[in-house]
Amino acid sequence: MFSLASKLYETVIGSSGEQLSTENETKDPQSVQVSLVKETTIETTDFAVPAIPVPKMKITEDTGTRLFLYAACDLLTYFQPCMLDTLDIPPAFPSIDSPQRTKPSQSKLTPLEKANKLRKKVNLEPGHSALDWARLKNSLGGVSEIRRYTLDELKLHKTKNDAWTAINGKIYNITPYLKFHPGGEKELMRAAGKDGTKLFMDIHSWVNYDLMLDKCFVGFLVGIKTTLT
Ligand code: HEM
Repeated sequence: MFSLASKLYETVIGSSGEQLSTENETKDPQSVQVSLVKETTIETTDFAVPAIPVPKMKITEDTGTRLFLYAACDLLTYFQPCMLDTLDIPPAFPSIDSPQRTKPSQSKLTPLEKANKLRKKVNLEPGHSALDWARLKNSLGGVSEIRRYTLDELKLHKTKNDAWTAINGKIYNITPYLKFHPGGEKELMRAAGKDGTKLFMDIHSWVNYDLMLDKCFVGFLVGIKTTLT
């Protein structure tokens, strides 16, 4: 343990300038650029991990480098992964500036990331779980006549007591479902009296609305392009 610590110590000192160097002859001071050497105090005992300030080093040549790397590699085996975080040693591949690295702040959101951003579940009243809805839904009779509706006709059904929405060209009476909607009544009402396809798809395109609302199906929206084939 002591020799490991002192090797690193010599490297740090040696590469930061002559006045501190104890082993100038072993390495060329120009070959290693040290960008951070705060302190060179080394505590070593046979049992404790030495508190060594590890410098950020840009290695340009082989001389003096090996010594540092040997010491650092040995040293790393003593560190816990959480301690390694503090060392600020960049992973070798891909390099920090590599275009292969994803840059979340600059990258466009994927559909799933976008959906997660918009998602916000609410606490539903007791007796309004998905299972409760499945039970209630099956007791609904459905409409006697399936019709075609225009957007103007759809717009007439935009209140909590009479809310319809269209998804992919199919119109559903969502009034009985409002209190069961995991995203909340208010959120679902944003689609009332409208073509809710985009709102729906942006948030949870994976939800099987057609099965969930089969008993609420009232007809088809005409005069719009649908994504259904
Ligand atoms: C009309 C048919 C709709 C049905 C059948 C439906 C169904 C559902 C279901 C099953 C969930 C739970 C999803 C999950 O746990 O992963 C959910 C969540 C949600 N829904 Fe809807 N939804 C509909 C329309 C809408 C519309 C039009 C909006 C927006 C205006 C919306 C906004 C949300 C939000 C914000 C959540 C919470 C997401 C979460 O955090 O899990 N939903 N919906």
